[in-house]
Amino acid sequence: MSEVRGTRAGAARRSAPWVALVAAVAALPLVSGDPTITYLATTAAIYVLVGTGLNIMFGYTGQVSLGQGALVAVGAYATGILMADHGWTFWAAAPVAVVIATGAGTLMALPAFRLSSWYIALVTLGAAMAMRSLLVEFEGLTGGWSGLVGIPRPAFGSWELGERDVLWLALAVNVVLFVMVRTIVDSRFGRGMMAVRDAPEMARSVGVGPARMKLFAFACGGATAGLGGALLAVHHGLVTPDDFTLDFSILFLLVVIIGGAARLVGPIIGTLLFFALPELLTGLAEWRGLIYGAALLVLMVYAPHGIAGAWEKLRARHGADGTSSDAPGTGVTIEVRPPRGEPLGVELAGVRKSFGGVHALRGIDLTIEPGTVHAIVGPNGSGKTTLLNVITRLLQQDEGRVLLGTEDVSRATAERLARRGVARVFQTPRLLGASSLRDNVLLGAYARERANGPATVLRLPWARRERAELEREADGLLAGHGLAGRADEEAAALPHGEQRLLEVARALMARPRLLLMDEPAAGLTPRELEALGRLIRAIRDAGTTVVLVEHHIELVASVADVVTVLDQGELVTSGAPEEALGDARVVEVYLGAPA
Ligand SMILES: Nc1ncnc2c1ncn2[C@@H]1O[C@H](COP(=O)(O)OP(=O)(O)OP(=O)(O)O)[C@@H](O)[C@H]1O
Repeated sequence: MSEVRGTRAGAARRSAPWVALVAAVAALPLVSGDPTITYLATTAAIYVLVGTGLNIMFGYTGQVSLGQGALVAVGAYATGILMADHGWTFWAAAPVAVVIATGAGTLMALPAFRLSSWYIALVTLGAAMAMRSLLVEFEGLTGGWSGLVGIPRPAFGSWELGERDVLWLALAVNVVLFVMVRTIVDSRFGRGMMAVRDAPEMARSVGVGPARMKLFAFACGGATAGLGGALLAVHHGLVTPDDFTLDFSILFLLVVIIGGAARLVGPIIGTLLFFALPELLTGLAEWRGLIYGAALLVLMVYAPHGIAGAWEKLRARHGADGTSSDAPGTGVTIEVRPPRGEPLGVELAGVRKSFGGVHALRGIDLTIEPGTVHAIVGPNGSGKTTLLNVITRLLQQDEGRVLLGTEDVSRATAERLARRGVARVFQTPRLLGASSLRDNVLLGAYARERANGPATVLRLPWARRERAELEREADGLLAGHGLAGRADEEAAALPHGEQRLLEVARALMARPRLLLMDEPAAGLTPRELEALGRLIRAIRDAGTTVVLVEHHIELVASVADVVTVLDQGELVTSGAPEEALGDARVVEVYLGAPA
């Protein structure tokens, strides 16, 4: 992600290899008289296009699809039928093919809302397997086994594009798509997709709707496959069921995995390899399957993020200068910005939640006053995290009501609460591990960032200004957490304590009116603890209600205005810290009943 940020000069420098690559491929028909080269280059460009769409689905959003080839078939046949049978121009047929393939892609997404990633792989595999039979079955429309022939080339009036023009067209489409995808993955939408992929609950807690994101990803995959199919139809001039075998569908997933999933360059590298290798291996044709299999195995073991990932790692290793910033977290001097509105209080009435026979919450009545630090303590398994999950709507209670301010949110979604100004710090850090620290913090602003899809893709000035302002704010938060100058580092490489601080920074980026923190002190050093205490007080003083689940009683005693004690899903007591923590029942809960 950090690959796509920086100054204009930096952007030009980073774009240079791409411009050179496109120019080199575009020049192929001019320097080589061999039409096969042009033909192969066009096919490769179409594969990159389809692979890029799949990269959005699989690489960035984590939705495995083995049905991409089937969607290419939809695009190719729709174009072929409209052009060859109905005399449409390519320019009219291709958009219709894209719409149909997008619809088909979106239909394939429907099971994705309920099923895990690997079941979706099976559903899409089924689609890929069924496609050839469908093409044969609907002979009247598709031409059966013989397919559709005589699909004309795209034309402008009487000027019909030649083979090399189709290559240039495919390249131009790739360039536009590449820039669009680069912009999207570097926006709130890209961060939202990766949140759905890496930590779905965290995604919901920052306001990302997983269903919408998956739908968007599948629609992108469908649209690019449809466009790829349209180009393939006019490139080949005919389409037959044999063009769309199961192998063809699986090829795209391999292209993305081998090139490097969630890397913009991944589909390009993957396609080049799939085209270069067969040429290099012509003398070893009978061993080709074995060589592919072995190469894939070696790659998955030694370079699970594909060639692009391995290259990034190599560069990072050589680029590391061994310098480190200040001691982590010790310099928490954050100027906490005011929340997005008045602090929010919470009211729970008769809240019950069971998991099978385990009664995690047994009828909790509790009021959390706005603008206070309200600590919730209790032994392991007493229901604290379940209570936070019910308040933040990650869990639906079996009985009872939840009020946020004056609004009944008993049936609301977590995403809706995020938009209302609720933020969450999880018990174990849930981060975008492969993304930069800055992107992780920026994700916290998801629900308050105004840039919509068109404004993002078109890079409208107001959206760019908003983005620059948010980046400054994110860098300020990182600096306040002792992570200054490390904004471009990868989150997964941080030690545990710093990952927790990064989560706090992400939550603060939401400018929350209600902040729920689940054991933020776990694993922190004494100096970090002291800094955390100061931070929690500062957050409250800035006007945010804080709900703090914590085992560290000293921290609780030093920051809480009210302490609620839970035991076995029941509320033991609630009151000022000295009263609540000194209560004989609480001492009993923590130390066991007196003999
Ligand atoms: N998803 C779940 N499925 C089944 N049981 C669960 C689930 N979540 C929580 N529980 C059970 O509910 C009870 C309360 O768990 P919860 O995590 O809320 O406690 P806690 O007070 O936060 O504990 P800890 O301090 O260890 O984090 C425990 O017995 C736990 O095993």
